[in-house]
Amino acid sequence: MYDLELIGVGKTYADGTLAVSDFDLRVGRGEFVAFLGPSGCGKSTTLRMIAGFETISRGDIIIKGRNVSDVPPERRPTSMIFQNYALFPHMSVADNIGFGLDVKGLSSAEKKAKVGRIMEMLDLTALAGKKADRLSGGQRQRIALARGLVVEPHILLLDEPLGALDANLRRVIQNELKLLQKDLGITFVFVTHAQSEALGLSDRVVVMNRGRVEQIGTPQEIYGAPCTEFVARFIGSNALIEGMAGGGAEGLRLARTRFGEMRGRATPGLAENTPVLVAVAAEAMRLSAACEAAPGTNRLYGSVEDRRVVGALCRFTLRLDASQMLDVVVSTDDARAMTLTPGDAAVAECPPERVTIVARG
Ligand SMILES: Nc1ncnc2c1ncn2[C@@H]1O[C@H](COP(=O)(O)OP(=O)(O)OP(=O)(O)O)[C@@H](O)[C@H]1O
Repeated sequence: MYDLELIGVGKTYADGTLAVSDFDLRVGRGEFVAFLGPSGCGKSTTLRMIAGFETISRGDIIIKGRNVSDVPPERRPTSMIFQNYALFPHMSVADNIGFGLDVKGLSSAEKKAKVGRIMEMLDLTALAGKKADRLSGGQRQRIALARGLVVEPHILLLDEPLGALDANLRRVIQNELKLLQKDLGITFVFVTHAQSEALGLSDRVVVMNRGRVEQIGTPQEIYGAPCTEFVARFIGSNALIEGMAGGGAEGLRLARTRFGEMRGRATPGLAENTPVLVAVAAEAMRLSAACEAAPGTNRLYGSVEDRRVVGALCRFTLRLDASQMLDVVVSTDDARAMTLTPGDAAVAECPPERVTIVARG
């Protein structure tokens, strides 16, 4: 049985805004799923519909086999954590955490025990009596998390919970979140517009665009094998080259580009002679000096424009022509053995299994 099923879910707001259409998703127990997409694509609306804070206009939401489409939020086995944490500033940490238990009719001893346990788990015990408005962003984030978890939800829904934190703290809390989720085995559904967060944290990513699902896949699939132009552009770490679809079997297809032929995996059903984008992952290419051009499939010639070391990686930028640049990332160790410097002629070779051809538009 799935933990969460969304079947043809759609939302049209009272003012006629079509926020979500035909959303289909099945989430297994203990999965960590991220909704990723630009602002306004319907991520929060979908999350709120799962929580029950928003009515659904079409379709069904099923949690553990039970249709909850018409069940109010407090009777769903879900907890939601909001981007601004929604803490009560003048309440103590312990009272903030216990707030969700008040509606559950527990005795004060039971409530105290549950709050104590969760504070210990999230390293908040020392802050129990402090007022929420006297705390750092990271501490408030942890309290919001504790408040969501204390009610022992079946599914935890997180709406950009790390949005308000600085980059360092974000990384720390991302790690904590991942460990906690593994530990508890709770299903997490997470909304973000940050690619790195979605790809780094989740088991599966749902990429959304204008209220629709563009692609659902593991981070590797989304990153390495985008299915649509939108996903290829949104993920952003691929070099994108325009071309026309050529022949080939369904698996590996050719694309004709102004830099030569490229062979790669194509989305099924791609018609010949239609405009395509060829996406190549920046770290998948092999870079070498090009004494003389020996054109061939999946060989991109250019001149080195820039070479920069970023931590353990070295990023080369090649200029293929006046309007096309190509980023190639190699390990700093490999780069050390390369004599390539700006102005040198170079060739980037792309293994076909790391090249993706998607239809344009
Ligand atoms: N209460 C509302 N009434 C009318 N339209 C709304 C309402 N709430 C959201 N919308 C619209 O629905 C669409 C989806 O909004 P939603 O907040 O779900 O997007 P999002 O992907 O979560 O964006 P963000 O990342 O900015 O939070 C947007 O066009 C938004 O303007």
